[in-house]
Amino acid sequence: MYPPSPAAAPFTSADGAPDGHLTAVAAVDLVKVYGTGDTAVRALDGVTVGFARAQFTAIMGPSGSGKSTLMHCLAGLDTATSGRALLGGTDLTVLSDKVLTKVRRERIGFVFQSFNLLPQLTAEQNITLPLDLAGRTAERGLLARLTEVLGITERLKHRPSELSGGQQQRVALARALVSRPEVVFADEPTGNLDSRSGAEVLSFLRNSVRELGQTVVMVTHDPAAAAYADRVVLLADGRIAGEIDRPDRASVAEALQHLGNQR
Ligand SMILES: Nc1ncnc2c1ncn2[C@@H]1O[C@H](COP(=O)(O)OP(=O)(O)OP(=O)(O)O)[C@@H](O)[C@H]1O
Repeated sequence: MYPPSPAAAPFTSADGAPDGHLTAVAAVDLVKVYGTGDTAVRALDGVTVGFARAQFTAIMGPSGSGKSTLMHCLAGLDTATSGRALLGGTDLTVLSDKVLTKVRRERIGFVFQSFNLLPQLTAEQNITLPLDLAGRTAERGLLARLTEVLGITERLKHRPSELSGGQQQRVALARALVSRPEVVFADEPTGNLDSRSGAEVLSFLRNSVRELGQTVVMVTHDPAAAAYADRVVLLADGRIAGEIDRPDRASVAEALQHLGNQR
C-alpha cells in the first residue's frame, strides 16, 4: 500500500553499493538480534534503506518495530548482528570502538528526548563540547547564527537547570549542528516538550535542512511531528514496511493505523 518510490531508492549504482553523493546514511540488509536461544529477539530483520543528503526523514512504526534499534545501529551507538551501516562511504560495522567514537564525535550530531546536556557546564560550553573534545574550534559565525535563530543568545552563560525544557532542547540542537555533521539523528526530540516548544524544534530542524543542507533522520511516534519531514520510512516487525513522500499528518496517521491493523 505504501511502496518505496523509485525516485527515493537508496541505491543508484549497478552493483547495489550506496551512492555516496546522494545517500548520507544507509542500512544494507541490516540484522540485529538481541539475546540468544529461546529469548532471542530479532529487532531488525534485514533492513535496507537509504537516507538522502539534505533531506529530513522520519522513521515511524508501531512500538517495538525496531525504530530505535535502526537509528542506534546507523549512528554507531549499537552494533549490528550482520549487514552494513553506512555513513557516507564508511561502514560503521567494521570499525573499532576507538574509531567509531571518533566518527560519532566528528561526523554525527545527536538530539535526544532527554536533551543530554551536562549539568555543570553552561549552555555555550555544552554546545561546543563535542568540538572541544575533537580539538576543533567552533565557527563563530555559525555558532552566533544558530544561537540567534534558536533564541538562546541571552542564555549562553546559564546552566541547563536554569533553562526551560524548550530552551534546553534548543541548546542540544545548536550542539548537534555547530560541527556541521554529515547527519543529525534525533530520537523523539519533542517527546518532553509542550506542543509550542515542540513545533519550534521541528521547524528549526526543517529549516536546517532547507537552509544549511543538513541531513536529519528523526525517530518519532507523532504523526504531527513526522509531517515536518520530507519523507517517512515505515518499519514493522523489524522490516521496512513502506514509505511516504511529502507526508502530512493524515497520510501518516492512516499508514500507522494500517500497520497496526496488520499485526
Ligand atoms: N537491549 C535490548 N535487549 C533485548 N531486546 C531489546 C533491546 N532493545 C530493544 N529490544 C527489543 O527489540 C525490539 C525493537 O525495539 P526498539 O526499541 O528498536 O523498537 P521501537 O520501534 O523503537 O519501539 P518504541 O516505539 O516502543 O520505542 C523490541 O521487541 C524490543 O523489546
